[in-house]
Amino acid sequence: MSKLRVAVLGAQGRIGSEAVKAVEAAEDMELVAALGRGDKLETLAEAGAQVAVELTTPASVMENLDFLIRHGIHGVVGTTGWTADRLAQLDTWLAASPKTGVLIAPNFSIGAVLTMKFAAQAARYFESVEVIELHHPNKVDAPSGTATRTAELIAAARAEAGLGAQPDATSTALDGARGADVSGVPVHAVRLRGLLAHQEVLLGGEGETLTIRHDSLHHSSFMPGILLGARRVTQTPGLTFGLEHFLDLG
Ligand SMILES: NC(=O)C1=CN([C@@H]2O[C@H](COP(=O)(O)OP(=O)(O)OC[C@H]3O[C@@H](n4cnc5c(N)ncnc54)[C@H](OP(=O)(O)O)[C@@H]3O)[C@@H](O)[C@H]2O)C=CC1
Ligand SMILES: O=C(O)C1=N[C@H](C(=O)O)C[C@H](O)C1
Repeated sequence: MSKLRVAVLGAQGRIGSEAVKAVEAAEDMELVAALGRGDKLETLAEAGAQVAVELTTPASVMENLDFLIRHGIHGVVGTTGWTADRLAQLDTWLAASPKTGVLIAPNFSIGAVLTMKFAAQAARYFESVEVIELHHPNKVDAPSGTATRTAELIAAARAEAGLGAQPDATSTALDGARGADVSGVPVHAVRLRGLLAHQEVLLGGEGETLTIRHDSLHHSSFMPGILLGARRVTQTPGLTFGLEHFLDLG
């Protein structure tokens, strides 16, 4: 059987360099290009890439995806910075290239995907909920894509359950003391040397709390999800948001 021809964008980065090794080690894949900043995107077409793993920066990802979609190259995207406007733009591009698939995964690790699922399941039963994400200090964005997605899923679950705004009597003069408001859910971002990628979801009800915590201790935690995404995206045209759509989570 012929191997899947995979490229990595952001190949010298923290996660991109790990993805290069994972693709090289996968028996059913061939690494056909490994691009860094300044490298020509045309290389991807010349190398016959079928899938490109996009792990660059929020500032670069749209230009890269525009090229990929126009050339019918499937995308597996871990880069953060997704807004409704950006997703709508992707839908427009994909409509003009209906066989092409793009997976955007706020987090490729199974534990983080399950954290999001469990948090959304639990949200309807608790009056209060806050998200704390903790990362290495070189991370370019805050809050993390995972925390933003977690808060959005929690907010949707609360709305579906008919829960209103959270109780919060705080009156503070200090900006930021209550974190960022993501769809009504406070999200706090910690940046600390020694950490990699971690998240806690704190839920509180009368007389009890529930904490859901996930820790990515090494970038290898993201690799099975990236490889799964590369295999599945070729059979999934259009935009898929979240690795959970490629997993059987019951
Ligand atoms: N979804 C997930 O599971 C995960 C997502 N991420 C996300 O992935 C992204 C990258 O994270 P991380 O690896 O830590 O960041 P890094 O800064 O270590 O890596 C990004 C790399 O992309 C390069 N780059 C920038 N623009 C381009 C371009 N146009 N073409 C090719 N390469 C480019 C950068 O080059 P230069 O240094 O010259 O700028 C750098 O080498 C972030 O958005 C992060 O949040 C990270 C981990 C897991
Ligand atoms: O930059 C990182 O490191 C990570 N970015 C993603 C995010 O913003 O959620 C995924 C994971 O948290 C690691």
